[in-house]
Formats: sequence, structure tokens, C-alpha cells
Amino acid sequence: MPNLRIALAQVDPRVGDIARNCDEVVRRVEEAVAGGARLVAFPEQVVTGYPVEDLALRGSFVEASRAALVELAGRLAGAGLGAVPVVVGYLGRRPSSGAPQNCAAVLHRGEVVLRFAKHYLPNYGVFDEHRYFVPGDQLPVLRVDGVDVALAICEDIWQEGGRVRAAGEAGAGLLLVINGSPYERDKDDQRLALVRRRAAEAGCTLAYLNLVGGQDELVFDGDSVVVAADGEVLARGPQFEEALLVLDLELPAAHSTDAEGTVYGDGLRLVRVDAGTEPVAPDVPAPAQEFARLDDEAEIYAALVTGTRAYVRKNGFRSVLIGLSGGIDSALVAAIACDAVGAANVHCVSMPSRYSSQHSRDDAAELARRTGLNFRTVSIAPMFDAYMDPLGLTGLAEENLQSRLRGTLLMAVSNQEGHLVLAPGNKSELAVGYSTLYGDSVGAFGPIKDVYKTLVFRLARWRNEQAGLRGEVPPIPENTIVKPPSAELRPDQVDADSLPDYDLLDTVLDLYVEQDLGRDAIVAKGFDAAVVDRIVRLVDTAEYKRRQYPPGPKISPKGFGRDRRLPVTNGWRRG
Ligand SMILES: Nc1ncnc2c1ncn2[C@@H]1O[C@H](COP(=O)(O)OP(=O)(O)OC[C@H]2O[C@@H]([n+]3cccc(C(=O)O)c3)[C@H](O)[C@@H]2O)[C@@H](O)[C@H]1O
Ligand SMILES: Nc1ncnc2c1ncn2[C@@H]1O[C@H](COP(=O)(O)OP(=O)(O)OP(=O)(O)O)[C@@H](O)[C@H]1O
Ligand SMILES: NC(=O)CC[C@H](N)C(=O)O
Repeated sequence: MPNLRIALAQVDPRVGDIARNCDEVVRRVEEAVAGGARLVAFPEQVVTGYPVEDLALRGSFVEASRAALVELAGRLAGAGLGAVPVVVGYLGRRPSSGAPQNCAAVLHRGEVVLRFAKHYLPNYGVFDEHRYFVPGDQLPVLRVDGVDVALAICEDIWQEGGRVRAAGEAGAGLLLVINGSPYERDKDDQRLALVRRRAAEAGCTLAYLNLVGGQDELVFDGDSVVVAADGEVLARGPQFEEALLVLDLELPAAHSTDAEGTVYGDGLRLVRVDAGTEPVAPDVPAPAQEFARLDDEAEIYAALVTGTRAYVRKNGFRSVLIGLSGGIDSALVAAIACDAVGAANVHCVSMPSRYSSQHSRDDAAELARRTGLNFRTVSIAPMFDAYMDPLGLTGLAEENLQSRLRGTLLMAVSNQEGHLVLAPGNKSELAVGYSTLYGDSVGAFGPIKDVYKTLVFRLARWRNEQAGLRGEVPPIPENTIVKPPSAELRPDQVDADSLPDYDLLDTVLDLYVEQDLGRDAIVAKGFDAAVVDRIVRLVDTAEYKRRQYPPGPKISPKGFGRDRRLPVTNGWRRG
């Protein structure tokens, strides 16, 4: 059996930054070729970044992507890297109609030798690909070093049949799938099971290559994997880190004599390109690469850090600003921020009012001391009095004023000093509207907006334990974790005055939001009808607030973003 040394480049492109992304492709091909790779692959739409959303509808952008592809082929050859075929994803057009397509190409000896488009387009959850693209109808096969490598793009393996079946019918020796598959909790297990099933169906080894990094609310976890037809894992990339996986695969020699244009299942037509290369036995075998899996908390925390870092850096910021109350939410956000951009780039403001307890102020200062982040205190009392005197506010208006003064203050410091403001709201609060519009909801990015409050506590404990294991000072003060959550907007206020206990609240929210169960179905599970009614009503009436909340990293199958699109003006009140 011929040996094929492949390199899978698990990289982090920036959407819209075609020049930077192409530079990165050249750099990684250089590295792969130096490592003896005979075939190099990059993820879905690496040239443009993924997902490009409505940029796909801009003719100038599509043309820039197509031109960059041709230029990239020339650049690789010019750099002495043209002998090795390179698979890259890009944004292209269907030649007949000019309609945008989610494409990939093979670059070889200075030319674009093969182009094809994604066959199945995802149109659920966060995906809208039918809005942008028309599907491809080919089975692309690249013959390299005497092995037939069938190619596919992400959703192509999530649906039955299609390129997986066609690859089997064409007798491919390897199915190479390039992906832009966003992170969700437990999705790595789901993907591995899927990849194993598809490898068995295609009857060949399957190499699954994913993006890594973050793009607005999406986080890409990498987690590329290579699986044999019998399900054995041959290599697995790291989660949430860039990597170049170089590995040797023993693959069957190409034997298909099917002519170009042969039609397989689902109407896919064979397009074949022969790289004209001879098998090369490597001098030294590539070392086996299988990175250890992260456990649940580690994985979620890494996703939050990755998403936050990507948003800050890719939007040109160096530093962030957080209102630090001494409570658990802003404490966890501060810990994530320190891990994402470094404590020296994290700026926090304690903004006490007359209702702020001494322990809250102390806890905020203690977190700053433990992490080394930049910390200052600005009392909001004088501003508060200046509003209260002429307006005579009471009750909720008085409470929300404090939150809004803090929001205004944070934005003022952001304007003055150039830090990006992080919003500290968690998913439980966002669900029930427990935050002040234009107050604590100000900010550019919400690192924990997809994290329920009960998980906020687990992550805070987990982060402290990790510090302990590494012999470091745990970042979050114990008192912040153990005290009852409170907004401290009036004397002796605690969250439990206005909301059900968080264990109960999060359980019902999971049923209503994540699992989309109706009110009656939730009550039928044994929950108190009055509590369910109240939670359902709070969730439904807070849609307007969620629409005005900043983006944040999606970690669940149903984040408050594109995954859950409900009308704001909505007379349906029966859950
Ligand atoms: N359908 C709709 N579409 C658009 N706007 C709508 C609207 N319904 C109300 N509004 C507007 O929204 C306003 C009400 O919203 P908003 O001003 O935010 O105020 P509201 O939701 O009434 O109160 C904020 C709640 O969040 C709690 N809170 C605040 C701050 C921090 C925390 C925490 O623990 O983290 C909790 C606070 O104790 C209170 O229960 C109305 O006055 C109206 O202007
Ligand atoms: N005294 C304060 N100083 C600085 N920021 C504050 C202060 N009080 C509230 N904030 C900001 O407003 C956000 C909402 O805080 P609040 O205490 O009202 O509720 P919370 O959801 O329990 O949040 P936390 O757990 O961070 O306290 C905080 O996360 C923080 O960013
Ligand atoms: N880019 C894609 O086609 C992604 C869709 C796929 N179902 C996934 O989440 O991995």
C-alpha cells in the first residue's frame, strides 16, 4: 500500500482579511513541505474566513476571493512549493450562473487545477447557507502519489448519501473533508461518532480538518481527526489551538478506471485531477499525533477564552474594561479576560453606590490583587445624587439609574482609553431579562452570555482548582463564590427575592430554551405550574432586551443569537 504523508493545517483565518489569510496559507505550506508532506489541506473558506455571511452577496468580495486563489497558486509555485498539491476553501461562483458558492480548490504547480462547491448547504441553527450559496454537484477526486483522495466540505458529511456515498462508489482511498464546524458542548463526541460512521460508509480512511479560533459569536475548536474505515482513530488534533498535523497514512493504491463525468449516487459527477506524482517512501516516519481531550469544564472555559480573545484581537483592540462588582459574574468574566488577553491588558473599575456592601468592594479589590489586573475605584454616589435631586426617582427607576450610571462610566472610560467593554451578563439573566437596558448590559462582547448561572459557579470553582493544581493563586476570591448573588441596587437585595432559586430556574430554562418544550410539557414533568408560568412569561417578554445585548461565544446548541430567532413584537403568551 502506498504511504501518503498528509498535512492538515488547523488554522484561524480572519473573516474578510484575504491577504493575511493567504500569507498564513503560504507560511503553513512551507512548514508542511519542510516536514515532508505530499498533500496539504486547509479548512473551509480559509481564503476569506468563515462564515462570510452577507459578504457572499458582494460581487467585489467574491471576485477578490477568486483572484486571491489564482494568485495564491502562483505564489506557492514562486516560493518553490508548487510540487505539492494544496487544498484550500474559498468563496467562488458557479460558472454558468455566477451565483456565489462555498468552494474549495486544489492548487498545484502554480495553477488552480480543480474547483468544486459544497454539495449540502446547512440551513439550520446558526447557518443560513441557502441564503448565500447554490450547491455543487460534483465528486472531486485528486490522484496524488498513486492514491485517490475524494474531497468534501463540512455539511457534506452531516447528511446521508451525497459525497460520502459517491466516494465509496468511486473507490476512493481517502476522503478528505474540510470544515468550519462551530463548537458546542459535547459536539466533539458527536463529530467523532459521525466521522467514524462516514468512514465506514465510504469504506476508506477519513481525514476531518476543522477551523480553530473565533468569529463573532462562533468559536471553532479545531479537534481535527483522522479515522480509518474500521473506526480506529489514527490522529487527533488539539482543541482550541492552531496546529499543523503531519501524518503518514497507508492507503490503497488508486484502482478506479471510471471516466471523468461518471455519475454516482445523488447525481454527483466525477471530476478527477491527477497530480502526476509518484509515491515517496518517507525517510523517517512522521510521529503519531493524538492530543488528549479536555474535560467538560476545561473545554467550555477554553471556548470562552478563545471566543473572547478572537473578538478582541480580530477587532483591533488590545485591552478590555469590566465593571468589577465583587460578584461571581464579573469575577468570572475578569478571569476569562486575563486568560484571553493577559492581566496587564484587563482594566477593571469598582463603582460603589450607597448600597454596595463593604465585602463586595473588598472582593473586587482582592480579585485584582490576585490576578494583577489594573484596578481603580470610582464612586457613583455624586452622579447618582445629581440625577436623584431633580428627578426624584424611586423603586425600579432608582435601581436602574445606578446600573446606567455604571454603564455610562464604562463607556466614557472606553472612549477615553480605548479599551473594549465586556458585558458580564450570564444566560440565566439574559433569559429572564434580569439586567438593565443601557446599564449593566452595555458592552461590545458578552463572554458568558451563553453560560447559565449554575455553570458560572462550576466554571469559577474549576478555574480556581486549576490554579491550585498549577501551584498558582486562584483568581476568584472564595467569598465571591460562596455569598448569595445580589445586584445590590437596594438595601439587602438578593437575586432570590426576584427570581426562583438558580438550580430550579436553570432546569426550567433548559427545558424551555434548549429543548424547546412548551409550557404544558414542562408542567407535565412535575414542575410547579405557577413557577413555570412565571419563567415562561419572563423569557418571552425579555426578547427585546436580548436583541440589544452584545454578541458572545456560543457554547450551547441553542445560544441567544442566530440559534433562537423569535419575534420581539409577539402576542403569543402560551409558551
Ligand atoms: N417590548 C419592549 N420593547 C422595547 N422596549 C421595551 C419593551 N418593554 C419594555 N421596554 C423598555 O424597557 C424598559 C425596562 O427595562 P429596564 O430599564 O432594563 O428595566 P427592568 O427590566 O424593568 O428592570 C431591570 C431588572 O433587572 C434587575 N437587574 C438590574 C441590573 C443588574 C441585575 C443583575 O443582577 O445583574 C439585575 C433589576 O433588579 C430589575 O429587576 C422600559 O422602561 C421600556 O423603556
Ligand atoms: N459596585 C460595582 N462596581 C462595579 N461594577 C458593578 C458594581 N455593581 C454592579 N456592577 C456591574 O454591573 C454588573 C451587574 O451586577 P450586579 O451586581 O447588579 O449583578 P450580578 O449579575 O450578580 O453580577 P455580579 O455577579 O458580577 O455582581 C456587574 O457584573 C458589574 O459589571
Ligand atoms: N460549515 C458547515 O457546513 C457546518 C455544518 C455542520 N453541521 C457542523 O456544525 O459541523
